Amino acid sequence: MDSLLKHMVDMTGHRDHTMLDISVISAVQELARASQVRVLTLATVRGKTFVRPRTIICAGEAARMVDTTDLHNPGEPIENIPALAECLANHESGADVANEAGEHTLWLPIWLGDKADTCLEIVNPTPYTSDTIHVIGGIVSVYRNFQNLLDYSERDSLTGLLNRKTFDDQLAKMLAASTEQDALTLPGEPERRSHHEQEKQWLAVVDVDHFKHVNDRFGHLYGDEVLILIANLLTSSFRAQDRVFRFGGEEFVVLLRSTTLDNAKKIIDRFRMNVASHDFPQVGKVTVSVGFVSISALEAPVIILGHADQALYYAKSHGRNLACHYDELVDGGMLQAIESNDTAEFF
Ligand SMILES: Nc1nc2c(ncn2[C@@H]2O[C@H](COP(=O)(O)OP(=O)(O)OP(=O)(O)O)[C@@H](O)[C@H]2O)c(=O)[nH]1
Repeated sequence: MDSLLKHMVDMTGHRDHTMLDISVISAVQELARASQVRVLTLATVRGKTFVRPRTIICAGEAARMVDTTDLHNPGEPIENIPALAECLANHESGADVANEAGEHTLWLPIWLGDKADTCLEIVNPTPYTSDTIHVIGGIVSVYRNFQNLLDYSERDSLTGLLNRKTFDDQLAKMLAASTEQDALTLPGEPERRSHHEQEKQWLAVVDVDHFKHVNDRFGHLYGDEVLILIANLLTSSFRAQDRVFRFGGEEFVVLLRSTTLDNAKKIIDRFRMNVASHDFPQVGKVTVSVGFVSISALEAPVIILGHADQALYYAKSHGRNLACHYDELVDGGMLQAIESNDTAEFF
């Protein structure tokens, strides 16, 4: 019991999803004497569910994050794990399958309402006793509640998007992943290297055009509805590995992972057009302007945001409903960046 309490204290002492995952799998591995425990992400990409491990612990080893540097790999299709697919489809609390060697694998989706985007996977050389199941069930409940609390503190209450507070942390994680990815590109891999050189991380600032007019003409409730619908369009237009934030008011920020300039342009413009072609109830047509820039670990977040803002203001002052790339504006002489005081001049 002391050990259980110690694990509970450890689990609830974290304010970070990764540390929470690590302490949960450490607790489950020790208390269930499992040979391996993993936290799996259940990601939906274009309507299909993929399974990607994010943390792992094996008996006798320390828990660790799983390498996620291959950002193009969405994970294993759920069909490859039929027991888990069936468990999710039937909204069940868990699935237990034994293989020919008698080794048991238990999957426990973490349900939040009718959605599960996380699942615990526990592998054991022997069947689970009812005591073990009971203890694991308790840990899973604490994990679910605590994950819920962490989510709540990280999300904007109107749109459900990540809030401003989480931005620096997410940006640092994305930059760290990109640095690791570069480090993995070894000499003697020319094709991969040249491919990676073209790929960058991107930051886009999105601002609703004439939003004051929407509020003034239709009232704040309709204004709020427009923001919620734009948040939905943002989430559906970008990939699961990208990150979408509401920075406040009618301003949103997107972090795009590993893609070329051409792709970044296409993805951002597709979103802009998705908004422009959407029929907003009562309000009708709404457009957005976007400023975007590539990001690197060498620049401070405030500088990166400043550049994207400059490109956004260029779009605002050149007709709106536009997506502008900072470097293209600077290279083309349309925008002069003044780094020292972080302001811009337009020609
Ligand atoms: N409904 C609603 N309105 C908000 C919210 N936050 C900020 N606003 C409104 O958003 C409007 C922003 O207006 P401005 O900054 O003048 O910009 P704009 O009208 O979008 O014009 P441009 O950006 O130049 O195209 C203001 O009227 C704010 O009151 C919110 O959470 N809900």
